[in-house]
Amino acid sequence: MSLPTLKNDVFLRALMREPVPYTPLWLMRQAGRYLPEYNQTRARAGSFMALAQNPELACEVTLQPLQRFDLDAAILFSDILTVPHAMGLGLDFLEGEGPRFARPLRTEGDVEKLAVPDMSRLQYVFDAVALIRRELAGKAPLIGFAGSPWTIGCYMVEGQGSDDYRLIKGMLYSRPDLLHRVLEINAQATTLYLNAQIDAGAQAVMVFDSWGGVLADGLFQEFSLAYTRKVVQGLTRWHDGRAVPVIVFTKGGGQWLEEIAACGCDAVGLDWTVNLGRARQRTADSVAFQGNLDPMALFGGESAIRAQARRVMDDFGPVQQGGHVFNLGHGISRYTPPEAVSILTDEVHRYSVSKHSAPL
Ligand SMILES: Cc1c2[nH]c(c1CCC(=O)O)Cc1[nH]c(c(CCC(=O)O)c1C)Cc1[nH]c(c(CCC(=O)O)c1C)Cc1[nH]c(c(C)c1CCC(=O)O)C2
Repeated sequence: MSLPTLKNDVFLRALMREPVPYTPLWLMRQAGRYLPEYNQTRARAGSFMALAQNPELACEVTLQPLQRFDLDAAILFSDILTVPHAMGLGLDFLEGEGPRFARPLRTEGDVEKLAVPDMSRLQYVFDAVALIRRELAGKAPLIGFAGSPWTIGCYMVEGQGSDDYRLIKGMLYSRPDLLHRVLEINAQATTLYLNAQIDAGAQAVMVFDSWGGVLADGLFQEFSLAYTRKVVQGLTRWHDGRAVPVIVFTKGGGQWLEEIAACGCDAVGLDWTVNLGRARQRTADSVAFQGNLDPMALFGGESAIRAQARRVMDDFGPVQQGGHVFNLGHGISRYTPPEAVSILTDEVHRYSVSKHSAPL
């Protein structure tokens, strides 16, 4: 079955640093609890996992933010922890507490038993991707995603979120061989997982290295970036007659920008601590950038939202080619008033037109 042609490819072109008529935008966690319609669908599903595992409902919530706001990309509704769940670790989302694994990796025996899962266990994700592509009807491109091997490793060893990463860092310092085995398996699984999303119809993919920034210099390169690089280098980069851009986002990774940009990705996601103009200089415009408004700026009221959005675009500087995808520097807060997002999309689209040379 052939899919409808893409009517808005500004996001994909900006990632490939081709000329675009305006700066495209989407928001990390754009489908989520700040939207009342998301909370309604989630209540119908009963739990986060029931929602993520039901392709029809996952498709419904993926499309919700695009129905409300003028966004230039959709992102698959799922979670980075579906991969360790498929490895048998037993994922659950406890109300108000976030993700938790019933069987975290704590002993040498646990690590020895770990294996790359059969991708058929993640078929619900690929079914959701195919369904979303159909329902999007070419309105906007669809982003697939996965966690980085290190970031999903943090949850697999800690068993849940952590403030200090004591357990995984304890393993890193005492038994680096065990951690390398976990990360190698994660890298292989993540490569297969993202390629299957691309086969099912994902038009760009993003690797979330949300916890890369907690590592010491030298250890970030060895335990996070080396495995992200393996994933990136194993990805299908051309599908259905078009490039599939790859975005790598390391929260707190600004000091390693040059090294991250050299991992083979097309675009680097940045948090709000990094100046976009200096990021371009440091990488000699060799990659596109995605980011990087502080998500809390959406609590500042209309004039602050508009001014801060312009500041991000001015920091990026003149846009001869594409190269900038506007986003937040991390996920949108669940307490964000939805109207703040309408103001943001309006300002980014309106203000950025004058910065671009390609015709509308
Ligand atoms: C670290 C991480 C996770 N998941 C993810 C990351 C990396 C991005 C980041 O750094 O924020 C990625 C993710 N999680 C979710 C998406 C969906 C797509 C999107 O709209 O961006 C994406 C891309 C849905 C979700 N994943 C989760 C929610 C909220 C849970 C709910 O509806 O009950 C959503 C919409 C749950 C989740 N999932 C995770 C945590 C820590 C939590 C609980 C924290 C919280 O409550 O916000 C793990």
